Amino acid sequence: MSSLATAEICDTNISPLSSGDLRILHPGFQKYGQSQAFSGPIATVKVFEDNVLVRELLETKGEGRVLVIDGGGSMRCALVGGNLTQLAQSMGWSGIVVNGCVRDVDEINLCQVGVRALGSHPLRSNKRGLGEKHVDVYVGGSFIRDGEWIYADNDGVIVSKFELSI
Ligand SMILES: O=C([O-])CC(=O)C(=O)O
Repeated sequence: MSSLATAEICDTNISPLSSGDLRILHPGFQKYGQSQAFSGPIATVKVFEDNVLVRELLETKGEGRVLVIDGGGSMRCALVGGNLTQLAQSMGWSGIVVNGCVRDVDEINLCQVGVRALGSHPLRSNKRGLGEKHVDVYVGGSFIRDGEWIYADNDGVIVSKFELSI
């Protein structure tokens, strides 16, 4: 799916950038998956080294949404792998942004879903089911709210309070 270019968004939205209605995530996310650019309404989930809630959300209809996972930046295991990315694709999610790690990178890279994460880690996460869905999260130096919009491309990742149009 084509998406508004993040540089264009920045050039044409100076005042929402200063008001905080638009937030640019800090650079440093690695890019995985076939989709270089993706956007959509956000679903949030906050977990720590446990991906049961991530799976629960990805088992629901994505309808073009992007799952933003605040994994607390943990570099000790992966919250998303090839199976969950396949699931996301088949359920119609457009992207997954992880404040944490992924694994099965070669499998993820075959999927159409756009994936951003801090890095890769071979260890799977715990399966206790701890965490919270649809809560405010803090990812890439910005607060992100369930239902806000996200725009990601090769230049960066932007979160907007409202859907943006050209
Ligand atoms: O199931 C997990 O914990 C993550 C994973 O490896 C996958 O999505 O394939």
